Amino acid sequence: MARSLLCLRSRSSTGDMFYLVLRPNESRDMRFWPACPPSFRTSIDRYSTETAKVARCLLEFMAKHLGVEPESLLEMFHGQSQGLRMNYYPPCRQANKVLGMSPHTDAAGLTLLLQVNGVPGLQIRKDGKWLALDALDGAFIVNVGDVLEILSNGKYKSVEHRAVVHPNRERISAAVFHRPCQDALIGPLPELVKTTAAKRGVIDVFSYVLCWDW
Ligand SMILES: O=C(O)CCC(=O)C(=O)O
Ligand SMILES: [Fe+2]
Repeated sequence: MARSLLCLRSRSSTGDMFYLVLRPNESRDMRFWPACPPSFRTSIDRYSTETAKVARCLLEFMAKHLGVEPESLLEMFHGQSQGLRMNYYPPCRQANKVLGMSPHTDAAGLTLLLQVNGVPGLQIRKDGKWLALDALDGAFIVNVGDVLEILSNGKYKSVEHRAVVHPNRERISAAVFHRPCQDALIGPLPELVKTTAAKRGVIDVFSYVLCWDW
């Protein structure tokens, strides 16, 4: 089911995308990992390791904030399934007439997004309006995805977002998606629904996989 690489151009958006499965390591299909430039594979491997650490740390903080045992959240992400999508948006003189990426939420748990070349373009929908996010130098943008919204029983909201393009500068972004393990059952964490009603029922990851981010 897991695909190791996809190169796509979506009909509703103007960008190109390139997708690699990063983790678990045995899911990597190195045939699709570019060997040029020679540093690519090592750099992506290191990037994968470091982003997995950051995601684990964030999940731990989130669990504490939710008032649940960190292990109960972390075990859903056991194996640290991770994928990387690199997005390339060419400049467009009529930038206000097109979208780089259509509005969507990320299906995964947690996304670490880097606006790689410092050109902003990400927008989130808040109170029905699109808000632009600045590309802070060296900072990740962290998106909560649908799975985390379900696990947290709606306390963390999966954010609707889109990407716009620049009239004369190309834009590159890289999104690392952190997903639950493939045999996980996704539903509100039991500790969160002892006294509060569950907002969503339990579903298995394969029912969910159809709308995942690749
Ligand atoms: O390019 C961006 O800023 C958004 C990318 C994104 O939302 C995605 O890859 O899911
Ligand atoms: Fe996204």
